[in-house]
Amino acid sequence: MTAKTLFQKVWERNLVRPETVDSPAILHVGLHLVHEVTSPQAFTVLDQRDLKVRRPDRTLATIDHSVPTLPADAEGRLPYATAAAEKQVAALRRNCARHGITLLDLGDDRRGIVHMVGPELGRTHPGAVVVCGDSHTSTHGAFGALAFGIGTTEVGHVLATQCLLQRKPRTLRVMFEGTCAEGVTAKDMALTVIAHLGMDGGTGHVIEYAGEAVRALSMEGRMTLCNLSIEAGARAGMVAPDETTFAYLTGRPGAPTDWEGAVTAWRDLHTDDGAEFDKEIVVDAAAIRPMVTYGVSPHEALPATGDVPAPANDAARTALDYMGFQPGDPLAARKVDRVFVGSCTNGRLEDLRAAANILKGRRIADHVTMLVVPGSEAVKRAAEAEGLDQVFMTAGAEWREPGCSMCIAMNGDRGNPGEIVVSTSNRNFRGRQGEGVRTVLASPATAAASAVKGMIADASMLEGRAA
Ligand SMILES: CC(C)[C@H](C(=O)O)[C@@H](O)C(=O)O
Ligand code: SF4
Repeated sequence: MTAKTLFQKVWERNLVRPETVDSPAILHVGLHLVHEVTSPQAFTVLDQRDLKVRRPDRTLATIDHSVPTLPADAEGRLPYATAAAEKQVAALRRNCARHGITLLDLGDDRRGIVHMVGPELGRTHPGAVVVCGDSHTSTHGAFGALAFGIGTTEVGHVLATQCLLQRKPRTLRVMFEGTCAEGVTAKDMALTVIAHLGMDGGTGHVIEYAGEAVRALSMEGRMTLCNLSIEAGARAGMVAPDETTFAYLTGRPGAPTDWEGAVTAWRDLHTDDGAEFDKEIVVDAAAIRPMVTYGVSPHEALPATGDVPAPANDAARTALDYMGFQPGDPLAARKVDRVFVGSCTNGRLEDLRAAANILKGRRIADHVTMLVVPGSEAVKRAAEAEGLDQVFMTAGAEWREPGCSMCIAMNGDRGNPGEIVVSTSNRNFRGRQGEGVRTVLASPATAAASAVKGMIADASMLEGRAA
């Protein structure tokens, strides 16, 4: 028997028709996630062609990008940022109702960011193909699923056929050797890999993350790691399922009914000894430090203790200009205006705990505004049950309703021009968090430490807590 990679096994499990010179492979889609931003045109095309949704039971919709994180007013009206945002939400409601698709609507205690709800509900399964009209669908690869972000045209195809046309990607293994130091998180692992690969080092590849440091991660950490795969240009990221995966999924409403049978099959989903990858990199886990970005692409990342490097090209030079950095500037000397903890990268319970752990017994600097936005209703409830909301508010941060919020600023949560925003999200593109905003990506602990210090700082740079 030939040795196979995890990717090959999952690919073959879901293959309806292999690719030929003339046409891509056809894959069966196990779960199709839908949100309000990329679905309206797809439903319109469906309607124009008088097509039905092939598998409403394998389609799950939520509202996340456009939703305000402030509560409704006395009349129950939500403070939508734009009329277009409100219209998108209304369109998704109509489309889901008409096609019999489950929508996690506002007021539904299962609602959340699209990449949070699949796992939380146990709908993201090892070995399945998961798609969504959203680039960070790679998050679901944490379960050993093959999870692709797709375009709106493809959203239409999947709605109509439950299949996806796909050219077979190449494979890249990122092998973490050894274990991470205390205080180093999955976000730091991911930023280290992206800095190493560059913004297109993963292009055309599916990344498998492996090694002791990956095995040691919780599902939440694995989701953070896979979430960021796309920022190195990769098609997807994956982690082989193991006991951590099965323990996470067990008992969740969407877990397979034949649980034992499913787990037995899932145990084969790992890369066989001797299987070959198209490309492989090895990362020394012990050498990873808490990371921050200094440019306008996630690969422009360094340890928070580092100095801004000399730009290697024009793009890097204009990035530094935009960020207001000079080569040689210590990153930790930079004043911070705003901090955002949340998003599908770092808006899970473990992330909020990490931020709260830093903030407990401390206050954020007077000149800093801090927004904490749970990634889902479930995370919000769990965090409140532990009193994390109180920790945040006592420290001077705002505690909001779940959604994408300042990760993409489509709902009106944004920074002001010129501000430095330390953010636990995944993209530091120009203007993503508001016009002229300068985004610095970091882990929740580093974001919280920066809020306290009022400057870019990792947790090791903080002095002792107030009593
Ligand atoms: C709005 C959506 C299409 C977009 C994506 O595809 O990723 C968003 O989620 C993002 O993070 O930039
Ligand atoms: S939280 Fe950010 S990255 Fe995630 S789906 Fe929303 S906008 Fe995209």
